[in-house]
Amino acid sequence: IRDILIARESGRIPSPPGAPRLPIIGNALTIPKRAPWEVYATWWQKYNSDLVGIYAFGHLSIIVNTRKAARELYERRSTVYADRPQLTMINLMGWDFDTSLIPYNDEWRAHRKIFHHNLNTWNAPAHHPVQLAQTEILLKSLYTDPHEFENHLRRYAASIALSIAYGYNVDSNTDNILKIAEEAIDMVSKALVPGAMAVNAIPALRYLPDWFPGTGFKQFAKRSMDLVTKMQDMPFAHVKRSMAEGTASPSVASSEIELINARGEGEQGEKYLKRALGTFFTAGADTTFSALLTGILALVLHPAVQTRARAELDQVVGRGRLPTFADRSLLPYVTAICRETLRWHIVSPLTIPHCPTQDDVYDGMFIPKGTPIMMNAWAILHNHDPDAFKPERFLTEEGTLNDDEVPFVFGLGRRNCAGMHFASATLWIMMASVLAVFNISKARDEQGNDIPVEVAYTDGMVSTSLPFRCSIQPRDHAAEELMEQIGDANV
Ligand code: HEM
Repeated sequence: IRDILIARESGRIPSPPGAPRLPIIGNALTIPKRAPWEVYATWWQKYNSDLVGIYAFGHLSIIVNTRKAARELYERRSTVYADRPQLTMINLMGWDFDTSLIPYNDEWRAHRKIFHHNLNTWNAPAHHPVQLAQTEILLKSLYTDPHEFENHLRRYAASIALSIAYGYNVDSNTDNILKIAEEAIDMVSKALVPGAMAVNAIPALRYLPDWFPGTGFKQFAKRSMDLVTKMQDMPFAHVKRSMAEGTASPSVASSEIELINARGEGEQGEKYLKRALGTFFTAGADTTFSALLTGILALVLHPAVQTRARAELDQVVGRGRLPTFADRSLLPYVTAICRETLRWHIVSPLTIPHCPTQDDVYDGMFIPKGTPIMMNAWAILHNHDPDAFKPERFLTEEGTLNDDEVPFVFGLGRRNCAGMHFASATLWIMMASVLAVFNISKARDEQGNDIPVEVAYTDGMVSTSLPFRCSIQPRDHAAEELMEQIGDANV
């Protein structure tokens, strides 16, 4: 407390070090656009500091580059670091419903209760039947139309999120609700790129009249608001309608609505529920898709990993059926592949910014209240032979799983990922099932030469592999027979 008082009154405690800055604009012109997490990791060594600072137009943001600092700030001081910075554009675009963006307040607590109630370690298995059914649809789609694997994986991740939340079945990649939600997410990703929207740095711009030059952001925000409202209202209304008709499929929405009615929580309860349910898709679909695609990319590039996984699967599951969650504890190598997938390319390398609710000091550096703080999970998990894909990192010498569950990938502290057990289960069942029946290899050109596969990713808050080509073929006749047995009613 003494340090903080001194810092506030005298400004003598320094801020975290960082790259040289220009007057007024600070580092605005030099904020890295390509893989910023890799650049910030080099600053950690260059400035020999757990925290590094970036200034743009007088605003400080801090990057946490070490596990020691991440654990201290996000976990030991978790009550202080559980807030989120509030960007003007988020509110104008209607995204102030999203659990991962709202402040640390009563509404956030109500959302987290809903997530906890439905997706914690004990309750997540209740959704296994949906995950298994969707996995069968995925396998059949990969079997019949392997070239479209990226689209199949996208639809799989989205379908799982929407079926769990609303019992809603996505029947194609052109599904109306899916299209609305994807456009809404695309718009918010653009608005969140640092420096993309001047109104985030100068909130007063929102009061300029619509005709004023440079206020295109207002039209952009209105379109987003419209999409975001539909994205939440349409599936929620569908659940309420089908509950009234007695035709509702089991879902988080229907069971929580019953609880709200039983507890008499009325309109307020429904409002919070509707907004939390919207987050099932916004936080769960793109992130899961990114991890699934990385899993396939890793398999294409590492045939020896596939061979070892198949030996394990054949021994435990045999060739007459598909893997189920009951096999999970007996398949440590497959689980290690999933953990290495999450580590090898981190879905959200800089995670989502937190901010402190009061002034603070860490290791002699001053952190003003409200400063956006990003944990560089990429730097934390990319220390030893970082680019190699080695599932063995997660195994003991005896071949059992070690204690390392890559927690940084899902964030830390009170705002950590509310769907992590569920997401890990989806990744696991997809990888186990695909490995059990398919050979994944490089695609060939017309001359029969392997088409090279490049490891290249997008740079946003959710970082996803750029498109690549590969061949997905049934392993053998036994695998083909299994594929033929899968019903194609939903494909
Ligand atoms: C592989 C898939 C996923 C990854 C890598 C991932 C990662 C993350 C990360 C890094 C955060 C920010 C944590 C922090 O600020 O400290 C987060 C937040 C969150 N995630 Fe996930 N996530 C995944 C899937 C899911 C799924 C499937 C759901 C739900 C259906 C979900 C729900 C949430 C929610 C609600 C938050 C906001 C938590 C809060 O602010 O209180 N995530 N996730």
